[in-house]
Amino acid sequence: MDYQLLLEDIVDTLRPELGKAGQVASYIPALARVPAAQFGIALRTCDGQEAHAGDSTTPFSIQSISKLFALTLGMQAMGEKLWERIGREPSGNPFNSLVQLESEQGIPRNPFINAGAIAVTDRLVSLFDAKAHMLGLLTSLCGEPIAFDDEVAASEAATGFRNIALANFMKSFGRIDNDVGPVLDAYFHHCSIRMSCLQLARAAGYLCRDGQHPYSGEQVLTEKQARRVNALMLTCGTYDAAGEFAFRIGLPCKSGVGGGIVAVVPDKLTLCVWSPALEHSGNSLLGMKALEMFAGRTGVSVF
Ligand SMILES: NC(=O)CC[C@H](N)C(=O)O
Repeated sequence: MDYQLLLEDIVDTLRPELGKAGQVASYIPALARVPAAQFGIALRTCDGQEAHAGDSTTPFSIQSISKLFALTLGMQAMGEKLWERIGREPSGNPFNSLVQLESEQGIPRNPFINAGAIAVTDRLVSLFDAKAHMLGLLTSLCGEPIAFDDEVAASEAATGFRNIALANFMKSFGRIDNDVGPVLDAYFHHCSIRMSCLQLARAAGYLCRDGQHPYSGEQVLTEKQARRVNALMLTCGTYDAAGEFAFRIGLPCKSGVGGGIVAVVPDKLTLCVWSPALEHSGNSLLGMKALEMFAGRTGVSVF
């Protein structure tokens, strides 16, 4: 399979649709001003072959894709104990919903909705400098320095009323150990990280390699843990559109409201697409189309 030709073809096919449908996230100015007519795609195979096309080296706000790496840090540090306060079921609700937390005593459904990622971040904050560890992990995984976007982090904090509510609500059930301030500060900074499609395709490489670091080969996660992350991505990685993703694409995916989506083809490759305009659940509209085309043309699926 000539992946480079395939990715270029996907870019050419989708280019006429750029900027025509969907809405760029508008809850903070730094995201609202991102031009919608951008599209990038990149992949890295298990054995280190790379291909990329379109705006694949343009950094964007990874937003909820950071939840993948926060979970990885949590699994590395805590193993099974992490699951004492976080579930593993799809929520079927928007990523920032409060409704289930009340009836489920402050235990979030999964680590990929906001409440779940805030709960994971609380565990990280108890153990180490969660912001520094996140940058350290990402810098190691993609082999180049990764940084926060301080403007985005400040705007997330200034407008993050729901996330502040989620953290306080969980705290009221005794499910958050630390003061909510430092936990939210780390969560907002994690959301603000900027990376390109190519960097994310590299960084998520351990997920198609049974947990092995994409360059050094060290175990980032055990094989079993990596399989579990992929399972969670498939069932919970795209919020209330997880069913639609499984139906149309058939791969574990994690999306963010910056318009990025990371997808894993176990034992083959990791893929990242980015286009800022979103559908109603907060997933990239053209990113979904591109992944559907990729899966259709290559025949890859976990089913
Ligand atoms: N789905 C997302 O990407 C949400 C991230 C966003 N910063 C939030 O916390 O609401």
